[in-house]
Amino acid sequence: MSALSPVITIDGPSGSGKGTLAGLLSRRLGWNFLDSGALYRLLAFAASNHGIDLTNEEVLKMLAAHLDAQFVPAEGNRPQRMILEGEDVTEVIRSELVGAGASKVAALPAVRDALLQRQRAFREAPGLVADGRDMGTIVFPDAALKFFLTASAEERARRRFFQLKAQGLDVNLASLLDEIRARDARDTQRAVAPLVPAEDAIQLDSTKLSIEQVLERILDEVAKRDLAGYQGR
Ligand SMILES: Nc1ncnc2c1ncn2[C@@H]1O[C@H](COP(=O)(O)OP(=O)(O)OP(=O)(O)O)[C@@H](O)[C@H]1O
Ligand SMILES: Nc1ccn([C@H]2C[C@H](O)[C@@H](COP(=O)(O)O)O2)c(=O)n1
Repeated sequence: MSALSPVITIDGPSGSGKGTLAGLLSRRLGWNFLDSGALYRLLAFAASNHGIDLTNEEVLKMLAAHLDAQFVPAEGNRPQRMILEGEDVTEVIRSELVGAGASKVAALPAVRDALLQRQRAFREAPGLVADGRDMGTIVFPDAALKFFLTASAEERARRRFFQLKAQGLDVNLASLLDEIRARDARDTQRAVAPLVPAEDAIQLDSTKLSIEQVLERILDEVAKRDLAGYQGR
């Protein structure tokens, strides 16, 4: 039997920087990358397009099981792309509206079950960096290294504000803060796979750290372990 490829998980609330850091880390290591939140976003977006109510667990379960979605890995300077039913939806699924929808469908146990194996299938050689809410607790409990990334809600709203503004969107800081708080509450209080740090996760508060500083801390931890021969920066 061949050994399972190593996994590094980065979980945390919305806007904590886990997607950015997981992408940078996977490139640095030359490992595969799973943006698990994108799966829930794709599902919520597909459901809205097909007029499916975001509380209809039976129908959403079927849609999740047959979701026609592909992740095209990043190449050179081109970031990872998400293709849904043949269309590139990479940008459109990043809106706060789709994020809120994703958070709603993600609270349904049958939906989480339907997406579980799909997420585990990303575990391929030479290794996987996975980010989300339950990567270290449910999807990859045996991960070699687990991080739980946080930042204050105010800082996360500020980051999101500048991110969306840079995309030319008309945004309001107070509304973003409300949306982040509402999503935090839903993601942490749901009955299945709530957002909680795994017992063996390393917790990092990035409120006062730059992306480069957080990456340095993560790489220091990676270098302490024998992970695919990674020796350090
Ligand atoms: N430490 C940091 N300092 C400043 N900006 C940051 C930091 N980390 C991330 N950012 C910026 O914050 C924004 C949100 O980051 P990112 O999308 O990685 O968060 P996330 O946790 O994956 O959010 P979501 O769960 O909603 O997808 C991005 O514009 C990113 O560049
Ligand atoms: N492993 C995951 C990943 C995501 N979700 C849900 C909860 C989030 O609010 C929503 C969108 O995720 P994001 O793209 O913001 O990381 O999807 C989850 O429940 N479990």
